[in-house]
Amino acid sequence: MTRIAFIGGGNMARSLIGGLLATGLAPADIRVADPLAETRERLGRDFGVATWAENRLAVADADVIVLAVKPQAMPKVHGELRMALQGQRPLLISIAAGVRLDQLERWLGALPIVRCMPNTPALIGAGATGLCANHRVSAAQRAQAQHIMDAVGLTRWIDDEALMDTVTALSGSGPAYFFALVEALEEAAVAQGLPRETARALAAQTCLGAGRMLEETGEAPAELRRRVTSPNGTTQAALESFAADGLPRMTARAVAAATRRGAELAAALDNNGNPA
Ligand SMILES: NC(=O)C1=CN([C@@H]2O[C@H](COP(=O)(O)OP(=O)(O)OC[C@H]3O[C@@H](n4cnc5c(N)ncnc54)[C@H](O)[C@@H]3O)[C@@H](O)[C@H]2O)C=CC1
Ligand SMILES: O=C(O)[C@@H]1CCC=N1
Repeated sequence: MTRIAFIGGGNMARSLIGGLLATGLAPADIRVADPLAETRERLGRDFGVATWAENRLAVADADVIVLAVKPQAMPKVHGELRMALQGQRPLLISIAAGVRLDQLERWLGALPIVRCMPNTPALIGAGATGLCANHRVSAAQRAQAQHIMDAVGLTRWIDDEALMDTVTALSGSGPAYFFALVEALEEAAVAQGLPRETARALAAQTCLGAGRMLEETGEAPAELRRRVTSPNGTTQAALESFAADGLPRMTARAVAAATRRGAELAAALDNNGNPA
């Protein structure tokens, strides 16, 4: 059985842990290190996993280590882990936005490392993860990383690591874009007089329905959109308004901003692992 240690037990670790347990992984095979007592207590209570305040204790017998801390916390973490991992050769999985494989190798040593970009719907088995491996990762370890991420949703290998920041901007951050759209739809309907609960329920279910149609029909989004859009009907009026306000350009700019931010987060750490 694979023992997985999480370094950092925040939002994304919770989503992955919840998703992995739902697929049948035993709580005894998951350990988590987090400096915050409240975070550790919640993880223990909600998932029954063992927790530690110190990273070195959580990784002691781990086969796989998931680095789930903010990029800015990396300098502290890699210092602790480099010592703790002497003589150990676990598979490292980093989910930190922006942080590159060459940086991780420089800080942690010549280890097999898979850089992943999951997203929070992993919690309900509906995650989307991009994966990218360094050359030290064996075929078996590649399969191991994929197995972990497959357990919580869809996976895609990304051969060109430079595109991992694009994946981050697309699917890593993406759930927030859809939540923001649901929020905006809810507000618009409330402003027209619909009760808030009704507006939220209808907006959320519409988001779910659209997502499921994309998945279950396999049709292109443009075709599904066309089928909703009666000539000169209500949808056409809304889509023309979106187009006039520059939705594609706005979206491209937002994705570019997120992509740039990923590179900035990494660049800020380039000073031997310390923030520049
Ligand atoms: N939240 C999201 O939707 C996604 C986040 N990510 C990445 O996952 C990583 C974690 O993000 P979140 O879970 O959102 O952040 P978070 O802030 O919720 O969790 C980070 C956790 O790390 C802990 N921590 C801080 N210093 C530590 C240390 N020295 N040792 C061990 N634990 C430490 C914090 O107490 C906190 O619980 C980030 O690198 C982010 O880029 C990736 C994909 C999606
Ligand atoms: O906002 C962030 O930086 C992280 C990475 C992707 C989603 N959340």
